[in-house]
Amino acid sequence: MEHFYTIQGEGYHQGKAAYFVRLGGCDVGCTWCDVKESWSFDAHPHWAIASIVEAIKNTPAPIAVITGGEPLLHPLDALTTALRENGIATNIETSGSASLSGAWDWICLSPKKFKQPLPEILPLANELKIIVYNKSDFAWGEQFAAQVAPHCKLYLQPEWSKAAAMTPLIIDYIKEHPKWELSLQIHKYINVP
Ligand SMILES: C[S@@+](CC[C@H](N)C(=O)[O-])C[C@H]1O[C@@H](n2cnc3c(N)ncnc32)[C@H](O)[C@@H]1O
Ligand SMILES: Nc1nc2[nH]cc(C(=O)O)c2c(=O)[nH]1
Ligand code: SF4
Ligand SMILES: [Mg+2]
Repeated sequence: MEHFYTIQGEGYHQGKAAYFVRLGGCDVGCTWCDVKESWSFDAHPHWAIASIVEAIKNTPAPIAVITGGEPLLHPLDALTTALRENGIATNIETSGSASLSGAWDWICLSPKKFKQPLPEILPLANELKIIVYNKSDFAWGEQFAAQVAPHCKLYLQPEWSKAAAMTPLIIDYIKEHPKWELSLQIHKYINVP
């Protein structure tokens, strides 16, 4: 759909320079999705993998973040192989709702109620990022925290339109359950892509 060089705004790698590759197509249908224009499978331009890698190599970006849409709806082995051959780290943002392909240096799993993650991705996640839209999402997120690996980082991120109401609840929850950390979408506060 689009590719752009920016800083990672969310989660463990927040604040680091990263080149984003946003793949078109999603069948999950989150009511609050902040990139609904990505959902269509056929409304977006196509790029050859080599041209994407070339665009990234024209920057000093050390990390590529593959996102979407739901990136796992595409076969990702060829793309991640090409990135690694060029010394670029491979990070993915996924709901985990389609089967895993690609070789990943970092998997950010953000499960969704609208189409739940496949069980096999849970132990592979490096980071679990729960979007908090209402207060029932804390208990809902704990079921996934119980299934990830011990080293997996745990984040609570307010849904953007509910951030004013949910952030104080998240802060209280983290103070009670300090295995969790706060993730804010900093790119939206500093107006970068
Ligand atoms: C647009 S999604 C694309 C990748 C994948 N489909 C997924 O949902 O993980 C990228 C990240 O943005 C988060 N996100 C989407 N809409 C959001 C919103 N309104 N507020 C906070 N986070 C949001 C998702 O949970 C996910 O972690
Ligand atoms: N700066 C920035 N950081 C992000 N982290 C995850 C994003 C995504 O849409 O996957 C995103 C995004 O869209 N922009
Ligand atoms: S899974 Fe990701 S891209 Fe798809 S609707 Fe949900 S937040 Fe948007
Ligand atoms: Mg985004």
